[in-house]
Amino acid sequence: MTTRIEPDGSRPAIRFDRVGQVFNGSDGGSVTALEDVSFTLQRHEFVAVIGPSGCGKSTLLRIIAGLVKPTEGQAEIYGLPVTGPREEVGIVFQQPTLLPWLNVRDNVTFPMKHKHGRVTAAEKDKAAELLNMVGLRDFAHKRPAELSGGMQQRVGIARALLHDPDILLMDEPFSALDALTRDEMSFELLRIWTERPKTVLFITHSIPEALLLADRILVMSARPGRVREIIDVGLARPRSMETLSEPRFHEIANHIRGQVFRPGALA
Ligand SMILES: Nc1ncnc2c1ncn2[C@@H]1O[C@H](COP(=O)(O)OP(=O)(O)OP(=O)(O)O)[C@@H](O)[C@H]1O
Repeated sequence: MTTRIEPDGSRPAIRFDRVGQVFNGSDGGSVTALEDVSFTLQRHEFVAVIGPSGCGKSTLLRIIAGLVKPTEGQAEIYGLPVTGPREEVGIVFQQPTLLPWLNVRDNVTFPMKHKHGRVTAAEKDKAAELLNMVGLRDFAHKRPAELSGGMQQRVGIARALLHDPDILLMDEPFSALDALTRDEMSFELLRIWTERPKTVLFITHSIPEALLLADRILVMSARPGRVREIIDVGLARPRSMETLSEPRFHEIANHIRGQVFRPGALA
């Protein structure tokens, strides 16, 4: 983990500069997952990435997380090349992967324990505050198995926020949840993002979810993933259930659907 950079607002929070990624498979073949991907996220911008299965969305996120080194081009955070996991980044995956033997609060503080060998009183207080914020105040001493899927994902979000990252990477964080919980979690995330602004890169397969949450939507082509279009959502904030019935919401949703579902359109 590298030293934390103080964002100065003059550089983009995230920049992909002609990023390409070729994976060598175990069968001796190779897969071009990403090709010539360039785009930037300004500080505290919320960008959703949408595209067909296998187009390299998770790879993009893993590159900016410092978990995968691109084979072409470069990823940057505040103008510095990403060479490994960074302090200012928090990650939420599709599955919260909680440790079943630890209670909820200890799961939230676990990364600190893992990193420093101990958890400070201030970190425990912060964990309690975050659990309160995600609606789990009364569940701090429960085990993960006693929580619903949505509640477990809230624990994952609290855990990602513990070190107060300026950048939040979210890889289909709500896709394992039922539709109602998913909507609820989207509004919850918007509330958190409004309370504690962050730069968010959010990967999803859901067009309505992308529209409800994002400032801009990056639409990717089928593999090899390229930037097909970047859409300015332009829907007023704060967003609510009413947003879902705005004409512009349907207009953009239909536009993206037309691209994603037209046979061969994303190739
Ligand atoms: N570590 C790896 N080794 C080899 N191939 C990989 C590796 N990671 C990803 N790939 C391949 O790269 C391509 C892009 O995968 P990725 O998971 O980024 O796509 P995705 O758009 O997130 O897919 P989905 O929407 O289905 O989650 C796929 O063909 C995948 O098989």
